[in-house]
Amino acid sequence: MQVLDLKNVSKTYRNGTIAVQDANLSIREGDFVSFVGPSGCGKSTIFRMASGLSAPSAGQLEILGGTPEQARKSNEIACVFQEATLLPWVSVRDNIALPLQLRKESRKRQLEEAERVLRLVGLLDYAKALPRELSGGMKMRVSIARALVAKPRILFMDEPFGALDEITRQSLQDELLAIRQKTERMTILFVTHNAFEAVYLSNRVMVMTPRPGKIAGEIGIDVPYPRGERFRSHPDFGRYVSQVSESLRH
Ligand SMILES: Nc1ncnc2c1ncn2[C@@H]1O[C@H](COP(=O)(O)OP(=O)(O)OP(=O)(O)O)[C@@H](O)[C@H]1O
Repeated sequence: MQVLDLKNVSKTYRNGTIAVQDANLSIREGDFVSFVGPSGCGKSTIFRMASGLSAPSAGQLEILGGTPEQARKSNEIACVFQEATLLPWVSVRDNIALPLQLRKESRKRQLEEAERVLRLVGLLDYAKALPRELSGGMKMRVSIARALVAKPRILFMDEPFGALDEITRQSLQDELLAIRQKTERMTILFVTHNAFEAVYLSNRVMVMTPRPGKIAGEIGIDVPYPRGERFRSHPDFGRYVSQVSESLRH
């Protein structure tokens, strides 16, 4: 089943900047798709349009058979950004329960669901902690848990691990893949500058051209999940990374 479809989608900002031009893209349920490209090529703009935060200037964009606004209202999509954006005065558990609180779910359900996702990201012991008591990697896990709490069908992740050190980053990549294994058929769209990260995580890597961004090519990572250290050190991994880096240069 197709979950996201872009046909000749373009975005020109009010100041005249053409951020995206004629993007065509079709994403199937369960895909893990990474977008890589030079800074300013319009990766975030594509995400903002697909998640209903900004309207395309031209073209057609369909998500889960409807508009991004509909998908957003029915909590079928969720976003994670580079900044964890947690409420500083609220416990980890209540930060995570926030989307359910806004939907006026019962307190019982809020707590049950928060506990479910806290377990998923391995932070059950920190349920009552405040964000300032957490490391950068833990804050990002909370942010991921908050995105997962309403069981979205599509998860948008815009450079979520960009601000983390390499070791934390790799362990969060493994955790994300483990979560994906447990979260049936969730589709993940992921922006990164890092070819290693894109290859490790995705089954499809979209390479974008410099601004105005177009999708220049797609590289399929034909390696089954679950993936782990064996894949990171396998010659195929290096070959895929070179292929992605090479297409970024053209
Ligand atoms: N609200 C806006 N108004 C005007 N121009 C904008 C706006 N948002 C983004 N742009 C411009 O559109 C282009 C694409 O921006 P976008 O943030 O989508 O790129 P990106 O590929 O995500 O960049 P980066 O990798 O640096 O995060 C850039 O030139 C940027 O300056």
